[in-house]
Amino acid sequence: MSDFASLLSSFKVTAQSAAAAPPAEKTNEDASRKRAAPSAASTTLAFPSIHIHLKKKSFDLHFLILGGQKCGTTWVHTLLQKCKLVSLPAQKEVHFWDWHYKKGIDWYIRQFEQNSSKHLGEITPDYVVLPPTTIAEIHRCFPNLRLVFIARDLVERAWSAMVMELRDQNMGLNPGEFAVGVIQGDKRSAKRAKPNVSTSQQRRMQQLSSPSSQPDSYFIERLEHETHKSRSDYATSLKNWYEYFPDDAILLIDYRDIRSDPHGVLYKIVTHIGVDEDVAKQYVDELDEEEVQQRVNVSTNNDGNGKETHNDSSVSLSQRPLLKKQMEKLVSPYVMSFNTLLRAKGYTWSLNDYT
Ligand SMILES: Nc1ncnc2c1ncn2[C@@H]1O[C@H](COP(=O)(O)OS(=O)(=O)O)[C@@H](OP(=O)(O)O)[C@H]1O
Repeated sequence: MSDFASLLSSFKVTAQSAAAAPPAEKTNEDASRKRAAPSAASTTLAFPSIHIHLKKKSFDLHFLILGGQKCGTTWVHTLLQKCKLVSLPAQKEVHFWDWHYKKGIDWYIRQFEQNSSKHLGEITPDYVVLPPTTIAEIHRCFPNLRLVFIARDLVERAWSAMVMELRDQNMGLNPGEFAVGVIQGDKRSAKRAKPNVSTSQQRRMQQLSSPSSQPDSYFIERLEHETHKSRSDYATSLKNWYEYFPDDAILLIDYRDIRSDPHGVLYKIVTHIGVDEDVAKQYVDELDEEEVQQRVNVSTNNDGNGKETHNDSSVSLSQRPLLKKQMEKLVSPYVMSFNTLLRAKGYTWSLNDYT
């Protein structure tokens, strides 16, 4: 057992016996398994179809933001909440279609505030890797669904995700929960972020969860794991969605535009999900400029222009050029297949090609 794993398991014992610990729906072990588990190949619906039950309800879902993981989806969630014609669950990442499906459609409906004049939807960045069986069921339930996917440079994305993985293990967070400050006023996360471990244990875990404490081989092994392979392979995942939904139902966004044209990104998203163009224009015009420019859910201090401006040198990938090169080689086939898909769908932008 590695240093990190043994410290983590001692943390689990402490956390489980802590009377004050919030009722965890999943154990931390479940959490890391869940982070690692869903992939297009391995996740299938183990429960009966729900579209039959849905017929008896007056519930329609208008949009899903499918991801990608670490592609600015929390920023989108924060700002979409400010659009008067959009209704999102207060908590980002409902994870109904992957983790909570067995809770049934009534549970899902309860996550939304019913309002017939608004466009109802949710953002769960892992949905993009849902298997075809689940996508087929989503289509049976909501054939007119509008879908959005944000794509980011695959090395940046993977690094961001791996830094998050290390941090989450350190904080003992369950999947779908957030580090303090990601979503303001999220008391549940605030509680979870103070695990009942001694200060020295915490310091040791902090050290081990710092990227600088891990050798290059750790990150390469993670990147070769199904978790990251499936999340890097945008084209394969998206093709599953294109099998069921028409091209014009799926909007692909370039993550770099969040920096260069944030208003444009939000305008594109809200009009795509059905908000009237005049209302959309008014919405983006009235947004608070500071909030629009704000980076949220930051795990590395990437300035968004390809340059990393790290205060904490421990998280900088630019300081590990060999690792960066190896990562570029590993993601290169996925970049090529995604760029091919973009061209086929008529987009004029592409991801940075490492070949
Ligand atoms: N405004 C703005 N401009 C550019 N980039 C931004 C912005 N807001 C958030 N981010 C970056 O998005 C990364 C987090 O993405 P997500 O919120 O989708 O992550 S998650 O999958 O929900 O955990 C995370 O990237 P890293 O810092 O590289 O980890 C955030 O910094």
